[in-house]
Order: sequence, then C-alpha cells, then structure tokens
Amino acid sequence: MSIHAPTRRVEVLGTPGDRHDEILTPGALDFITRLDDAFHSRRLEVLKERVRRSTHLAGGTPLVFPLATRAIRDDAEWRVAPPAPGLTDRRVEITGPPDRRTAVNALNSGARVWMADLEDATSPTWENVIGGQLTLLDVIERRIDFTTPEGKEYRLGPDLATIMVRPRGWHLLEEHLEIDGRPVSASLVDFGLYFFHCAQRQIDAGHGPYFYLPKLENRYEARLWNDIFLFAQELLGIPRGTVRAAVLIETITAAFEMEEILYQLREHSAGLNAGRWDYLFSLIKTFGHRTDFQLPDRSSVTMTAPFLRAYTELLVRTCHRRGAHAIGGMAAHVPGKDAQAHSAALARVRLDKEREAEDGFDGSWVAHPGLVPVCREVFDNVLGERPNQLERTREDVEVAAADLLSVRRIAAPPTSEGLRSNVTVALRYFDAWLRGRGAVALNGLMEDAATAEIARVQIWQWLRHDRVERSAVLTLLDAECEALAEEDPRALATEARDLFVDTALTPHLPAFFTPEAYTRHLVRRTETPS
Ligand SMILES: CC(=O)SCCNC(=O)CCNC(=O)[C@H](O)C(C)(C)COP(=O)(O)OP(=O)(O)OC[C@H]1O[C@@H](n2cnc3c(N)ncnc32)[C@H](O)[C@@H]1OP(=O)(O)O
Ligand SMILES: O=CC(=O)O
Ligand SMILES: [Mg+2]
Repeated sequence: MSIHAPTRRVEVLGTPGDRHDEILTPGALDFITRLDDAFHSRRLEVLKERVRRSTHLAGGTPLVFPLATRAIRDDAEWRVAPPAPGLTDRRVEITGPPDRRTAVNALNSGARVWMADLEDATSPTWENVIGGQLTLLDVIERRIDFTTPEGKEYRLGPDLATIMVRPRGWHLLEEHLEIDGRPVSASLVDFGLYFFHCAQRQIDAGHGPYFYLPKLENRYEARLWNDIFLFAQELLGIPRGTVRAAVLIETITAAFEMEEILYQLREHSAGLNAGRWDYLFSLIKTFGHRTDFQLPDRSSVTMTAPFLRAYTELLVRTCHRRGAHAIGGMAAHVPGKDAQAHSAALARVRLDKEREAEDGFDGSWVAHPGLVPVCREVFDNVLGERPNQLERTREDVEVAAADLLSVRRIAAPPTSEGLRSNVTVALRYFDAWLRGRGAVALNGLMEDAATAEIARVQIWQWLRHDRVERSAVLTLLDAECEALAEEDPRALATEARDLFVDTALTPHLPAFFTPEAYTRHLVRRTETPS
C-alpha cells in the first residue's frame, strides 16, 4: 500500500508480516509523515552538531559545564512536572526487548516499571520493530495471553508494571519505511507508532505514554524531543504534559548538561537514569585517542571508580534538586544456571543496588526477573513506606568537571584475559544481533548493544595506543570464530567477523557499529512496496 499525504509519498518496504497492517495503518503512516515533515531537518542538525562537537573534543577543546546556560543551573526555583500516574514509586524497573514472552514475564515480574526496549536490547529487524509494536498494543489491550506449543502458559496477572518505551536513538534510520524515497528516522518511527496507537489507550488505562530516551548528547537533543512531544500531543488531541520521558545520561557530554536536559523536558520529564554501559562506551569513544584516557579491562572498571561515582552522585543531586526521579543503572550479572553462580550474581547485584539506594537513587534497573526481589528488598530497606527519596537533595555533593574526567586514576594495562573477553563478547554479540537477538547472556553477564560497544571500542583504543598487538587480536578472533561456527551451525560467524574487523580494527573508529551493520545485514526490502 502507498498512501499519499498531501505532498508526500510513504512506502512500506519491509516484508509484510502477520498483523503488520494493524500497526501500519494509513492513520499511523500519516502521523509518521507529519512527524518527519516537522522534525527531519532538526534531526540532521542534531547529528551534525554531534560530529562538530566530537571533532572539537578530539582537537583538545576542554569539556566543561556550558557557560551559556549558567542561569538555568543557578536558578533554584524551577522544578520538573510531578510524577505521572504509575511513576511515583519506581523502586524496581525491569528492562527487556518487547517480544511477547519477555513482555508477559516482565509485566508480571513484580517490578514497578517495564522498560520496553527498542534500543540496546533489540536487533532492529523489521519483524522485531513491528512485532514489538504489536506486543505493546496487545499488552495494553490485554489480549497478549498465549500458550506455547509445549504447553507453557503466559498470562498477564493482576498487578502489572507501568510501561515505558525506549525508541531507537537519533543515529539510526528505519530503511523499511520511506518518505519521498528516503528512509525515516528510527526514533520517529518507534516513538510515532507507539504514540499513535497507544497514547490514548494508556491514558484510558490510567497511565500515559511514557518513554526512556537513549544516547542523548546535549540539551538541544532534549529540546528536540520536547518539541516532538508538544507536536504529537497537539496533533492527536492528547492534553499537553501527558507524555513523560526519562533521559538516559549515557554519554559523557550529557553528563555536563544534566540540569539543562531536565530543564528542556521539564513539562514532560520523568527524571534521569544512569546508563552506565553506554556512558563508558561514550567516554572511550570521545577520548579514545588520548593517552590519559585509557581504561583497563572492563571487569575492573566498577561503579566505585571515582569518575563513575562522580557521575552517579551528580545525577542524584541534579535530579532531586529539581524534583525528578534518579534511577540507577544496570548491573550486568544475570542469575546463573548453577547454585553457586546464581548466588554470586545475586550478591554482586545486591552490592550494586545497595550503593545506589544509599546514594539517594529512587530505584534501579534489573535485566532479569530473578533479580527483581533483591533490588526490591534493597530499596524497601532504604525507602520503607516512602515511594521514593526525592527529598534527599544531596547538597553535600559537589562535582567538578575534573571529577567526571578523572579516568587516569584507574589506569592499568589490559590483560590477556581482558582482551580475550572483549573479542568474545563483541564477536558473539554481533552474531546474535545479526540473527535478530539484541540481548544475550554470555558467561553470566547480560550483553547488549551498549556492552558490545564497550568491547569493540576498547579493542580499538588498545590497538591505537599499542597496548595490544593486532596479530594477537586476529588470532583470538579467528579462534573464537571457529569455536562459534562449530558450536552452532546457524551462527553467522563470518559476517560477525567481518563486522568486527570493519568496526574495531580500522584506523578511524565508526561512532556506532549498528548503522552500517543494519544497512548491510538487517535490511530486507521487498521488490514491490506494500
Ligand atoms: C545497557 C542497557 O541498556 S541495559 C537494558 C537493555 N538490556 C536488556 O534489557 C537485557 C534484558 N535481559 C534479557 O534480555 C535477558 O535476561 C537475557 C537475554 C540477558 C537472558 O535471557 P535468557 O537467556 O532467556 O535468560 P533465562 O534463561 O535465565 O530466562 C529465564 C526466564 O526469564 C525470562 N526473562 C529473562 N530476562 C527477562 C527480562 N529482562 N524480562 C522479562 N523476562 C525475562 C526469560 O524469558 C525466561 O522465561 P521463560 O522461563 O518463560 O522462558
Ligand atoms: O542503556 C543503558 C546503558 O547502560 O547503556
Ligand atoms: Mg544504553
């Protein structure tokens, strides 16, 4: 089907799947077209600004709290909107891709919020993108219950988590949907389809259209999202201020603009989250060329490192000063398959959540239903009857630019185990992603696009500073490739290897592995548009 909005030609080029027509309705496509009309060029400006900024930082321009927005930071009066229905108590938030099994398990898990993730945890095949929207629609319509061929039943229980949806970031395109012959922003597609189908339904169900916004780099990107919310609410007759969005502070530049990001979104804000994995990725990517920014093995970079503590403490202080929730990040350990690994994972997650709760976070993320009880218990102990600890304004916290950048204090050379682990994670994650899975458990750790990016850019950084030999990386890569192909005949070991070579072993570091990999491997366009 092609629909002709007044002047625009919309084409759906993805292979039609079961019930896709329920999502790709003429009304929804028209809504996406209007979003594209209004915001296409603003997205391009934001992307241009990213390149400009990273070139300046690479050229030695110091990263500082912006001078131009000092008045916003100094103004003690402004606050973000009060928490929206279903978002007052967020002591445990579970994350996961919006496939049907994960959705039912996450919603029933006992977590207060389910972050339905179209970003780090989703490989954006067309089937996953539209399937995810169908899952969300079916959940809200309460028609998702199903039984597997093996007889296992999935049924929504009485007490469900509130849904927050994370659309893909600004760097990605949706090539299965074209307007006037060019692909549409993946962020606008994910946001637009969910908003169009579910905003009113969520309001009718007592909640609202709630979002998590990934990978923002500065206040301009927050303003862009805020303008999109205003536009979308107006267009569909949704009362202004109904949308809520939490921003992941997961780039080093955004850490210098937390107040400004909250300020831009204040009418729609649902606080900030400490997205630690992308944050580390961003830090290495931004300063990877500098000798004083070399990070050691990923396993030895813990949240107690001074530069990471500065980041989380500043996040709590900033949020609570403005009446916004501060939500903790993802501990990577997932429950093990044997008793010993299981209790070790739980103990590590407990320590991580205890530190966050004591620091003043209002809740935190878990990656697996088996981790909900431990996170809840830790926050119950600190919060008691209170739904959050917004009143802890943490005026004791003072963080300077140098504290956020004090990476040198944990510098240590990479070990052979650290290198091997990064090669394994990057290669195996790429293989999973190319086959449509955006999150996997590897060696007891949750791996997704953010953690795989750390593995990739660390290898690049170590090569760049002659910390490891290229031949050693290639030897490990080939061995891992062979092992993967032997273990699983369906593995795309060669494609994953090529992706590794092209994104980690090149002199110029690609900003993300996903855009190129998406175009090369995930895009399956039909000959004749439907
Ligand atoms: C850096 C960041 O951005 S973090 C946020 C993005 N990342 C994520 O959201 C990852 C979320 N986690 C996951 O996707 C999964 O936990 C994985 C892939 C890591 C591991 O999944 P599995 O290998 O299936 O784990 P496991 O076998 O222990 O699962 C047991 C059950 O728990 C369910 N489960 C596991 N994780 C989740 C989850 N996050 N949400 C809901 N259910 C889950 C499984 O579906 C399975 O259910 P079943 O018994 O009905 O089949
Ligand atoms: O999105 C979360 C992160 O840690 O990255
Ligand atoms: Mg992330």
